[in-house]
Amino acid sequence: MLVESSKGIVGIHNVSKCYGKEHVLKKIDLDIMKGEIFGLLGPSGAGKTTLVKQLVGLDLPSAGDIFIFKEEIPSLKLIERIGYMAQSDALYTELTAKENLEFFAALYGLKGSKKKERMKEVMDIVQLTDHLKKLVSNYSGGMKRRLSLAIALLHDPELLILDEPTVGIDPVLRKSIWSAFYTLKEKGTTIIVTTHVMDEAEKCDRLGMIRTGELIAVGTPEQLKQVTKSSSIEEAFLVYGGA
Ligand SMILES: Nc1ncnc2c1ncn2[C@@H]1O[C@H](COP(=O)(O)OP(=O)(O)OP(=O)(O)O)[C@@H](O)[C@H]1O
Repeated sequence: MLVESSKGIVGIHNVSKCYGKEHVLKKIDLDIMKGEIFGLLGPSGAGKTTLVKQLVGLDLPSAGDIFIFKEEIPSLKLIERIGYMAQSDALYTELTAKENLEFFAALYGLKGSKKKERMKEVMDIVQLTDHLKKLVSNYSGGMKRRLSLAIALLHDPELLILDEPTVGIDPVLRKSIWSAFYTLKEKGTTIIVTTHVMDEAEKCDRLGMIRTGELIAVGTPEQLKQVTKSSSIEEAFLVYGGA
């Protein structure tokens, strides 16, 4: 099904999710624009993962609908246009990193020199080029996160959806990964990133604050601080949360 939407490339309309009696998402309305880095910020259990899983069609809303590139989700048509990094790594641990990349490259139809080029580019971004031939079972937790990120970037998707991409990654590499995000943004890639880390939230163009399934505020980090007269995003979050 197609709809016209001039506002954003991701349209989340009145989305709710219930597990039994638990309301995990409550009437979420949100538009995300092309080329922005949009952060979903909230404490553990707030509903961030549930929402991003719905964006990629891994979970379905109990009510409401989601459109991406004017296509209603879930849609297999979008598989090549979206890169997704889940919170738990989806890697073949009995294979090497290179073999994992080869597998996902085949899935996305990447071949020949283009495939080689992309594999090198993404492994450079996550600084794993020297560990291509290592079995993933011998990777550390942080290395697995980095490989998962490389895989999400592999087919150069227009929209990247990253669930806590830098958890377990040291500050130096985290900084370089964020600079890669800015480079991608400059060439028009849209990035949705979940986080509960405040300094990371500051790096986003806009933030959506989620608490117990409710989208309690949306705006640029500056706007959210100004409106609440806060000196930090953490403080702004507490104000919006009613503290
Ligand atoms: N399959 C499921 N069945 C029942 N409850 C679920 C299921 N998946 C998620 N939940 C519940 O939904 C709520 C939101 O979980 P979710 O994983 O979306 O939070 P989160 O904000 O991503 O947290 P975290 O930062 O810890 O990953 C939690 O209370 C969780 O227990």
